[in-house]
Amino acid sequence: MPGEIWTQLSSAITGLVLAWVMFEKYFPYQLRGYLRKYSQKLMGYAYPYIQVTFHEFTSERLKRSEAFSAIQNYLGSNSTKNAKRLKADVVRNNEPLVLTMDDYEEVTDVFEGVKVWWSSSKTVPKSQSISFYPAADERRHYRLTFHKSHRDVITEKYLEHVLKEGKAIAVKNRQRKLFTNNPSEKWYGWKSTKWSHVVFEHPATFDTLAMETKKKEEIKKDLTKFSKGKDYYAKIGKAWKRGYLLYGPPGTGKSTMISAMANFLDYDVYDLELTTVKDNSELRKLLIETTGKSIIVIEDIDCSLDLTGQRKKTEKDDDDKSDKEKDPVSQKKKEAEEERKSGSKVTLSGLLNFIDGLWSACGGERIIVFTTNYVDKLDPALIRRGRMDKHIELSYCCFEAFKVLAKNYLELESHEMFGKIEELLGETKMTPADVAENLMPRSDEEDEEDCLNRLIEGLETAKEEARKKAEEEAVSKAEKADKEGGETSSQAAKENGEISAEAAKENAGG
Ligand SMILES: Nc1ncnc2c1ncn2[C@@H]1O[C@H](COP(=O)(O)OP(=O)(O)OP(=O)(O)O)[C@@H](O)[C@H]1O
Ligand SMILES: [Mg+2]
Repeated sequence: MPGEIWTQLSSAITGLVLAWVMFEKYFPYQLRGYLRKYSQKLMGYAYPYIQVTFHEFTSERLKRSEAFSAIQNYLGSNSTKNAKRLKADVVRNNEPLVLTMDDYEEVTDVFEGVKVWWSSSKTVPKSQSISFYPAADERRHYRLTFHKSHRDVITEKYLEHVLKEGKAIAVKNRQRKLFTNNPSEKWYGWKSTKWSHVVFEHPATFDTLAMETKKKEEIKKDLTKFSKGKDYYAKIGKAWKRGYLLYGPPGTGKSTMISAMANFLDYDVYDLELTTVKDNSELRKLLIETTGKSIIVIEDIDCSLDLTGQRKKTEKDDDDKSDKEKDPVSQKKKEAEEERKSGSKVTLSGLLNFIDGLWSACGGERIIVFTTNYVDKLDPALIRRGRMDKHIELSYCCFEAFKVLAKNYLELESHEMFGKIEELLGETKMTPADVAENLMPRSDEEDEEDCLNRLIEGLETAKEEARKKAEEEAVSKAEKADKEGGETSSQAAKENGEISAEAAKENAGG
């Protein structure tokens, strides 16, 4: 409200209160109803302002309102010049200081010559019980006041301008985050405490990732297509999400690739630790809290979920498949009952539901990445196309991948020793992590040749070890075959003996 009319307003309010007391005391009951009705109408004519309120949380209390966040950004940048009382938000994890308009503060804004007033406020719900975390129950809101003669300009143009500007500021100030899920004992209130975050600052990019160029380009193309595919996904009626399965031995760059993906797309990362999620409903709650433009990662999926158990169940079920085909409903019930009895944590079906689109309702642009060392261990249902759209194998270091590492670690494009290394890499398996470890200078005295020599030594040792191992395996295989062969022949001899004894008996009898 404009400041200069405050004094007049307060005396008017005092007058009104006095009039109200007289009215309640002396006016006949029947007449009061009429008077109230008409006085409200009159107020409507007399009070020429319109107010719009924007609440922090949506009515389902689950999601933070996007409009509120955009307005907060917009007012944050405007009010630092304008408002007298500002609030500095908690600074942690190297985040820059964020100044926003303080609660119960008021600022003005002018748009196309029209003046509007913004105020911020909060309400604490009246609760019977005493909350341990009162701050978590507060509900904040912004209120916009403008003259009713400017209704069209404000509703049609100004609000759009505020939201657009607010979102642009968010993009500009965005510090990407790495979220990890908290165990549910630490969830309280209905504000977001399910995920903790730190600033995501992993330096990995596709340029630093050791991998064949062709494969890298293909992945980059796939990611770009996805991130620009909003209309496409809407057209084909699919949730805007994409699943990647990264598999390969330890140290081949699966986690590194996830960071490279996040840096490439400018997405946040949600590192979902499934072992701390109690059940499917907790999983759902966690998922609802994730925001768009994010990569949801479940590392080592084979260890996080008892998929082998699930598979056993499937195999067992296959035996009485006819029953299953007859009555799929009771089968489902049986499965649910088994899950319940086993006090199960997140189940395969819960996870599948989650991937398939329970969460598609809460907006799009999410990538889900699973990593595993043992792709064969996974349930085929989990990794079928449509769920995991793209399967990427990360494997042992090839020469092309080595060249990337040599450039990153030693700033070498080529060297006479590269030929030998290429030959050795063709003959033996070494993970990019091991190659990188050998290439990293261990002291200031070491030059690139020392590092390359160390790598060659390492490769030769690995080759020798692999040769020995193969030899040992061949010997033990031969021994096993011999043993089995011996057993078979002695078994055959025994059987033959029995037969000939019987024949002799028969002959003797005959
Ligand atoms: N392809 C690669 N390109 C560049 N660096 C790599 C690559 N693979 C591994 N590294 C290096 O090795 C380290 C370990 O790699 P990373 O953690 O990505 O392996 P991982 O495949 O996720 O292994 P795990 O299966 O054990 O989780 C990284 O810090 C990185 O420096
Ligand atoms: Mg990893």
